[in-house]
Amino acid sequence: MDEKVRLLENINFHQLAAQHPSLDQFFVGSQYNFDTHEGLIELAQVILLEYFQLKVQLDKTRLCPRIPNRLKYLRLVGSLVEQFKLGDSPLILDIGTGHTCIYPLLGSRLTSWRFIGTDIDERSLECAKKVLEENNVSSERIQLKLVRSGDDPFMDIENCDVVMTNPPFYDETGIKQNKPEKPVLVGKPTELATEGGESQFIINMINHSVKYPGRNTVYSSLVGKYNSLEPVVGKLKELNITNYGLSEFSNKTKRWIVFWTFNKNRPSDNIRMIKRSTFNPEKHEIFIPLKNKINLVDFLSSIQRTTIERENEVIVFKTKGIVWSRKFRRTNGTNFLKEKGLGSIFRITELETKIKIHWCYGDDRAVFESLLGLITRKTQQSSGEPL
Ligand SMILES: C[S@@+](CC[C@H](N)C(=O)[O-])C[C@H]1O[C@@H](n2cnc3c(N)ncnc32)[C@H](O)[C@@H]1O
Repeated sequence: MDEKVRLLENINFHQLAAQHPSLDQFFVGSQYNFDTHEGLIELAQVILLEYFQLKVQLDKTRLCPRIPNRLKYLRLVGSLVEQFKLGDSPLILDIGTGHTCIYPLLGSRLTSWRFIGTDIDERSLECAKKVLEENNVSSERIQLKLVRSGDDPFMDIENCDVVMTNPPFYDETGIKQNKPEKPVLVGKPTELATEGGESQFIINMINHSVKYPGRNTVYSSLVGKYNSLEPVVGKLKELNITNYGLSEFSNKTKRWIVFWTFNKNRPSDNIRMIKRSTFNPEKHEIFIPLKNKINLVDFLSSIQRTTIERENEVIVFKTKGIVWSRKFRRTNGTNFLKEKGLGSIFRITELETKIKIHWCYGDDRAVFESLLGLITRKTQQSSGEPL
């Protein structure tokens, strides 16, 4: 997927037009003109054909998908599938799949994932069905489903691994006040606007998702406005959902993706933090400066009722609670089984001047913070001193 993203970021429009003369009319001087809806539609169709061997006739009255952006979201879904360990053929639910079911369509060309695309617009789903038939995509790979606005989108979909959506952008007032954008955003009102805008759409998803805390599903949504992050992240915090992340990508305009889950895997921070934002979640990866050289393996092995394994350079440390605490010793371990199942898992790497600790599994941050404190204190002691 990375390679396709790179290809689309570096399109030579003159070369593309030489192979697809239908693009010629949209050049202004030597530059491709992205400011008309028709120009964007033609370009999207050509990109789908040239880079994905997909024949798609886009409806000129509907929203035109920007293929490079759609691909970047799919790439993030790929990282989520990998980091949350969701297997080789995960089931992806695309809410509001639109008239070409663009995410499932591209996904079916590039991955082995299965998709369910839902929409409230019957005509869009009919169009999407035709697109799938014309491109020989089997209904085993992509199912389409008509839903009603306001329904719980997750009710009947228990085994869904990742949820993705590009929600309608505006609220009821926003669409009316829509300043002339370049290009003018063309689409059916229900594609462009929703009650309360995109932030309310995502908040509704969050509210529905908390009904299923036992599922491993990773929920995600595209966010079109930075201002939407505040209410969305506010809702996640209000509901105590700590396993969330933000991702950012830009072409001409910036877009964000928010994701959250009740899955206990804790992905690395490089897919869950954006630059300089107060909306970022708390870190899963912390570096501790190495003041004194310590034998980390010996030290961690000496902690009773924990296990360590080596994976090349990485030490995998597992514990079912803060078993090294005074409180634990005093109470003789009565709170030992506080963390059920696998407990907490950390991947610890000794680097030249620091130790990297990645909390990669668990639901009790207190264990992570206590372990950080324990290792920090150990590295600050001169060798031989007791803890
Ligand atoms: C911004 S468009 C996205 C279309 C397509 N996924 C894309 O990225 O180009 C939003 C889509 O969500 C659909 N939609 C709006 N409310 C919905 C809801 N409650 N459930 C499912 N789909 C909805 C609209 O009909 C529209 O197709």
